[in-house]
Amino acid sequence: MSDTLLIRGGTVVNADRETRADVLCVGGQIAAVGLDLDAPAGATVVDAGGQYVLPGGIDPHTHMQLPFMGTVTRDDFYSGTAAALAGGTTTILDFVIPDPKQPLMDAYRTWRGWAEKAASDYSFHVAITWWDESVHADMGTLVREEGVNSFKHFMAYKNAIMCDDETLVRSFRRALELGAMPTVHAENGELVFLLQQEMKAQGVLGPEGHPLSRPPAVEAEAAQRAIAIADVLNVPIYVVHVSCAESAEAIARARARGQRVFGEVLAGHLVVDDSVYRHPDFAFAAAHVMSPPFREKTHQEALWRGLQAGHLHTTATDHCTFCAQQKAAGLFDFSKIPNGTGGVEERLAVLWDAGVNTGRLTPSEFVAITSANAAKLFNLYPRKGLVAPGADADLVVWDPAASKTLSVATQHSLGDFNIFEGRTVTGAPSHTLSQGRVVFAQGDLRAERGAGRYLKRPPFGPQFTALGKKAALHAPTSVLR
Ligand SMILES: NC(=O)NCCC(=O)O
Ligand SMILES: [Zn+2]
Repeated sequence: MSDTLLIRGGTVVNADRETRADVLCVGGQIAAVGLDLDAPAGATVVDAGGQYVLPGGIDPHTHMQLPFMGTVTRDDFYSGTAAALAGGTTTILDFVIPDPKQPLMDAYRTWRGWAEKAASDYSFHVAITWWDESVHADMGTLVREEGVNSFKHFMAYKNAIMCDDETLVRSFRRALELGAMPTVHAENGELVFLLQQEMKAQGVLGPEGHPLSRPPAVEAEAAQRAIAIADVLNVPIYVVHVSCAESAEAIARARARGQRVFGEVLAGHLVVDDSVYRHPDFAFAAAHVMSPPFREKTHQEALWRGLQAGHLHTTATDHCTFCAQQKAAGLFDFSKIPNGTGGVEERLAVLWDAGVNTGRLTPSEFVAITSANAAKLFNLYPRKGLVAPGADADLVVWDPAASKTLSVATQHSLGDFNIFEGRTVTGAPSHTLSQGRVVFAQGDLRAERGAGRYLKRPPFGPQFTALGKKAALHAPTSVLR
């Protein structure tokens, strides 16, 4: 089979502009972008007339095959990445999450093994769940030898994977030294734990207790604390799944002061609200249990505004699927419901429909927040997140007129629920290309088990150069540097 493919007649959209152009792909990479390109002999031709050609989506926050809260997610690295490809996402950044006291390198090797079946390209953030000298050393090995350039810190999940402040400080400092981005799941785990006990003592045992034990102030406190620590240490910081106005404002304030803080928003938090937790059917309400929880509707507009204004940068899903039977572990105690929801397949369509079709986003802004910004922040750019010669031929031919109704009945994910159930969206991929190969065409998913590659991401992305200069200028003012 020829490794040459021409996408003809579309409008190429990058984060900076839209332009009418054909795209020639050879050997898994983009060879040319221009008007009226000739199709080489034997090339496959994809007709993109009336459609957009976008960089493949990058979901910077997924959990495939995650062992969590006593069970393991339904989607593994094959089914999860296949679902991603069906929705136009061609790269995922997943998480290695060591058990406390587990050597980082052990966990990393385990996750690398699990991910060998991935159908799309992938990379890993590594979570810092405990601290000693071996963690310090392994962070160095991961960055220098394994291409890991981001470390995750869970400020929630007390008595499990929660980081205390000492670990945050030590790990942020080490990340700075290594040129790696610290990221945080910002929820105050002590407060969550206390509020969970209080809810249960008051007899609130059902899923409605989940958002009550994790109010916006609990998220905002942690976001502000992490941002303040990062400021003192002069390290950039990326806040995952910003779900409420208070956290978005904390990021905006820090950015207005000149701090390099970056924020991620989940597709679910933009369109699903907290009324789901008050549904009388336990299975329905529990299927929405994820952290931070879905919020009152007013927060959604704050998140959209953050994306528009540029103080929130990426969109993700936190794809983490548990089925009804697994969720039933918390039938009599909401704090035992495994946290997680899906969405890797629906993210692009939901964002296009609720973002571009409503005028909240331009197509170029859509590209920025669905691929280009994540590629830049995690140092995959311009290999990913850009339609240009030399980039990987990970592309989506996006039909802005295609309409479909999102449903568990038609999804490719192995989860048994769809948080976007019944939502009719306009705008969907007609074709997805991964490494120059058509992996999804007009509803036909051709994902190949094991075809995905592990992506090494070099340290010292551009934000580190800027911070280095700033530190050199201001060094004497801080005793901590
Ligand atoms: N988000 C969630 O509810 N589950 C996955 C683990 C995490 O990211 O907190
Ligand atoms: Zn997560």
